[in-house]
Amino acid sequence: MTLLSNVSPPLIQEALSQPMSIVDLFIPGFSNITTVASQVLNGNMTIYTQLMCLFGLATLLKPYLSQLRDWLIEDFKQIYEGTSLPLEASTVHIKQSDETYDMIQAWVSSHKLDASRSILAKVMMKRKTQDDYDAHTKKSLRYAPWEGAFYFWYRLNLFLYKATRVQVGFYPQEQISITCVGRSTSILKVFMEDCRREYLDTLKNKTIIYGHRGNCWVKEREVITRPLSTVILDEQQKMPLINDIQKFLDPKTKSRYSACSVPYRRGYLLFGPPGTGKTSFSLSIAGALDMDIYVLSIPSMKDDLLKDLFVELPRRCVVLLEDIDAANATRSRDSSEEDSDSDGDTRSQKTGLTLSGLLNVLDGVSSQDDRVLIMTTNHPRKLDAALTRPGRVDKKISFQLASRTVAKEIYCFMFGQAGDVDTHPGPNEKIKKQGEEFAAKIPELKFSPAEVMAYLQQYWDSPASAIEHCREWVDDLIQEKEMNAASLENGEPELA
Ligand SMILES: Nc1ncnc2c1ncn2[C@@H]1O[C@H](COP(=O)(O)OP(=O)(O)OP(=O)(O)O)[C@@H](O)[C@H]1O
Repeated sequence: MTLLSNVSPPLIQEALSQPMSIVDLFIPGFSNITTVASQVLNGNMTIYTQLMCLFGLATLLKPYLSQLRDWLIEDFKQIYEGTSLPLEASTVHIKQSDETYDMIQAWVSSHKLDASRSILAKVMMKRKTQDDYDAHTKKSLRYAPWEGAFYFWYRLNLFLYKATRVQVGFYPQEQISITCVGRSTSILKVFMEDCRREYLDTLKNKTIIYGHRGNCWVKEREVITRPLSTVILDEQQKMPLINDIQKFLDPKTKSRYSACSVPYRRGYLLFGPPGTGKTSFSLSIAGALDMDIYVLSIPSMKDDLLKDLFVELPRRCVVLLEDIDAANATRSRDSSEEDSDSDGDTRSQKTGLTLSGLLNVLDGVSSQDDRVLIMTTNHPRKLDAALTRPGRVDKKISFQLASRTVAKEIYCFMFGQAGDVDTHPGPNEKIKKQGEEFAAKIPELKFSPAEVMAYLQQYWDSPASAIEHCREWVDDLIQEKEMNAASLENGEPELA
């Protein structure tokens, strides 16, 4: 109506002010239609008539126009697929196993999902990132483009998004291609750069954890970067380690390594009982260095698999080899007789990973690019000396069961934080005093920090009760440990 009155009010009023006939009661607008028709026939059209004609024409042609659009898209697809080549096209291909896949998916989901006619709906079973989880909606849904093709505009360029599924080894993988008309790939590169930037923005303060599926690395989780201050360790152990890693990554150090023809790699061994913070500390280190972490569990490795995975590692990352002692290959060669089974098989024959396979990977060309290697073990004595010699392991850090000082720190950490651990001023005097009281009831170097934390978590709302019930908990836990030790001596299986 606003448009009409702006165009030519008197003419429109003229058209609208036609007397209403009785037929209008049964066919609303009949008089107006006849007026328009007579004006068209007489060749004497008002603006109102012209607009009516245009509108009618557009309605009439709409199905043909969308048909034409579909034909154009089909043509574009054929150009891309190489079945007809009237125009040149450029394409960027993205594999699902590469992180560019996540970049594209994130960009398309946030910008152009409506263009996709084939979408994958998922209930967010796993919390992939901590902040995209909607705690208030049960089984909230996420959508992502899925197979098929669609087109979209990017900076005035028509792009074709195409997703196909291919079989890679045992696993089906999706591959995406983005095509644009023209010989130059520069606009595609600009697009990829845009995706990368947006993706990195979403990853600020997050650490990405990679695991493997077959011989491919896959992103398993994004976690909020855990500040180093949240891993409670003796400061005299913590700081030298961080400084050592930072010094290693300094470009000056790198040029020194190369000047002296020394392979540019650094290895750390974190050892200690379960639940003392080895894995947590490795994750914090990766976060502090702004690197992704690639985690491998040694018991499930084989020589070839480990080699393939190391070849696929990116530059600048933390590699975490967990439970390095669990590979029988890492046992001292002197103990091989001890490991023989009654049927004559040695354990190293049973597992796929051999000591030489492991050492080859650690020494190989693929492990020399700005990589920080962290190995963890609960049993450092089981490790072969060849594995822990300088050059393979440059620093060994012992993680211990909780001393009284650590128990106090854990208490203060858990009850003295309200909100952000970085900005919160820390525990007040009352909490510090309670922490001392609590620590005095904890036996020195008997419980792991994980055990102490699990106990304290029950008392988030009443720190004083944690002290009150402490003695009882200590007695029960000591008794449980003694029973476990006795069962182990009798050859019974350990509790999971
Ligand atoms: N020193 C510590 N400071 C803070 N939290 C700790 C510490 N030790 C353990 N925890 C907590 O206990 C849990 C288990 O810790 P983590 O997995 O890092 O131990 P671990 O030494 O790697 O154990 P394992 O040898 O069994 O792999 C985590 O939730 C972690 O937050």
